[in-house]
Amino acid sequence: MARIASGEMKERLAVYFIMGSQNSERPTADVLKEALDGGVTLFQFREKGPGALKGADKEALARQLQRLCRAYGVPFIVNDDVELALAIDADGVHVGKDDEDARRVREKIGDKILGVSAHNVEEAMAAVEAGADYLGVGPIYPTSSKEDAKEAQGPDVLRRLREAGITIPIVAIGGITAVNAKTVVEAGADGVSVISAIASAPSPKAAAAALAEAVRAARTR
Ligand SMILES: C=C1C=NC(C(F)(F)F)=NC1=N
Ligand SMILES: [Mg+2]
Repeated sequence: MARIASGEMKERLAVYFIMGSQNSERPTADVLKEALDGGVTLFQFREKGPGALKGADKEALARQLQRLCRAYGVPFIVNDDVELALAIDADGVHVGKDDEDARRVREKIGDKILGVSAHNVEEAMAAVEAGADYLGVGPIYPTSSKEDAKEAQGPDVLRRLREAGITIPIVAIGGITAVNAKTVVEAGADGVSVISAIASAPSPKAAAAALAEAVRAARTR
């Protein structure tokens, strides 16, 4: 299998759902199924924070969610845990500054999808150098989903990256909803990633569909 093409990566980033067992009172697989029915285009398993599953329990949940994504033809990405991603043959990993070095991860995962977090032009350039297939940029707006999130940067950080000549696929993250998704795509993101906008919604299916529509509409400008 070769590295994912940039065009396909951009398409997959349209509505990137991220979730772990701690992001909903409901069974994780139930929420994910609704999100997949609503049209999310990429999924990241992010098992983190107080009460997060570990070891065999974490792997069992990962495999359950991976099977669900496979049934929908949606790639399955693992956050932080490169060893788990390799053990279950996930479609990719996402790493940030406090995880394993991106260059080292690229060596370990071969042609799997590699996502890297970036907060500014310098980090973005380094991530491209390391062989990232996409960048996660944010938090764009204040977020309730990440305890140690940095200061919200606003959509301008996306414009700054594009003006600096960063052409790699970019997904925006942090406090994104169907209301502000258009602004974020117009600022230069290829798609939006969300946790609570879908995981905490009364209807994750409706929330995913609304996000997909907002991104589609923003792209046709
Ligand atoms: C901290 C993160 C930043 N960005 C992303 C993604 F949206 F996937 F790019 N995922 C993370 N876990
Ligand atoms: Mg991380």
